[in-house]
Amino acid sequence: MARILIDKLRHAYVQNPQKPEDYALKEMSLELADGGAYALLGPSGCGKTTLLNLISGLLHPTEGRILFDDTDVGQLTPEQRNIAQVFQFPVVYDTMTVYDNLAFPLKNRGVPAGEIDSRVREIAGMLDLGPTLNKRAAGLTADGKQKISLGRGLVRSDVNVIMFDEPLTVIDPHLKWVLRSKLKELHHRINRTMIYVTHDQTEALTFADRVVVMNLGEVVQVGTPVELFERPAHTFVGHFIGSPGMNALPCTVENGRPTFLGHAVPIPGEIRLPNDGGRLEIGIRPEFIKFSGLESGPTIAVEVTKVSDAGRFRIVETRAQEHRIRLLVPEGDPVPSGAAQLRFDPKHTHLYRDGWLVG
Ligand SMILES: Nc1ncnc2c1ncn2[C@@H]1O[C@H](COP(=O)(O)OP(=O)(O)OP(=O)(O)O)[C@@H](O)[C@H]1O
Repeated sequence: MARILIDKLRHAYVQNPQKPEDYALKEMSLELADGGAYALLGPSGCGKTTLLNLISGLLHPTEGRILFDDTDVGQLTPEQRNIAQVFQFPVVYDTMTVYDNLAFPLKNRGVPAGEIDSRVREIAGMLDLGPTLNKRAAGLTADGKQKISLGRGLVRSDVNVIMFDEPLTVIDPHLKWVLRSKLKELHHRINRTMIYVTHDQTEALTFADRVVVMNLGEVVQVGTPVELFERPAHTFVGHFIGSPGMNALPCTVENGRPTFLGHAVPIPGEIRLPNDGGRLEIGIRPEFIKFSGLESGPTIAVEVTKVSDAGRFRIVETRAQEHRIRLLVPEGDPVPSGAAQLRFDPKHTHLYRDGWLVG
């Protein structure tokens, strides 16, 4: 196992990069704790695979260092880095049995037969592959084959890190949620450093203790699922995580208070605003807005424009002049029609400047 330190890493696919846009990965520094469960989450093209390949050694960085514990692995091959990888599509030997597929990485490294047997059976049990151990891999479904790939990634006990690159892509939707929670459980039992790459927020938030959110080649936030939900460091995180995402409302700051359409909107902390302008927005998640009752305090006048059923909640869309504000209303709670007043929970209202959290 290893702690992974990423130090001022940058990567460009072009020769002689000059401008910031030349870099697929902008400068980043990160520390991944030994034994932690991490997800790299972000939209297509944000640089997740580039970062994964730099850690695994398939790519060498244009600038910066990667350390496994105290060893700089920058010039080491993937083999020398001692990493297990699970890819989007199953990598299995069709003519071998499930047992031999799982045993393969261990046999290759000369692990004693008795240890191989117990390890293979343990991992097969965790992935519900026990009944198929003596079958040829060729006879299995795509789901079954991907479980073998996961098993092959998990079976070695000597790896520094296990990396999963969108491992549930080929899995049937009804099995996805089973495997999602299974992987989390496996992390607890196996206790290795794991990195899980995905563009799917549910997969990332279910699996990881800490999620690294990326956008446009940049790390925008590293946090626990709760931190990403309650205190997005950037409006991108607010939009990308959550369903629906965070509301972002243009505002000004007057007398030290964020002000939206002439209404002062309380926020919990101090505002840290430089004096050089910038685009200001109030960020608040739909979960933290309510229709106002008779209680006193500041409210925002809106018009209810749409109500959609989302199971235990309704998503209510409202307008304050030209601005859309969405809120979640629990099933059974009344939703006014036409004109209404909204109340923002001050503990969960934040201020952003040019996208970044400032209060
Ligand atoms: N081999 C390559 N040569 C040139 N540019 C590349 C190469 N691989 C990736 N890129 C570019 O680098 C950027 C980051 O791509 P990367 O594949 O790392 O993103 P990603 O988040 O993994 O996307 P996806 O989820 O679609 O795999 C993109 O702009 C992509 O076009």
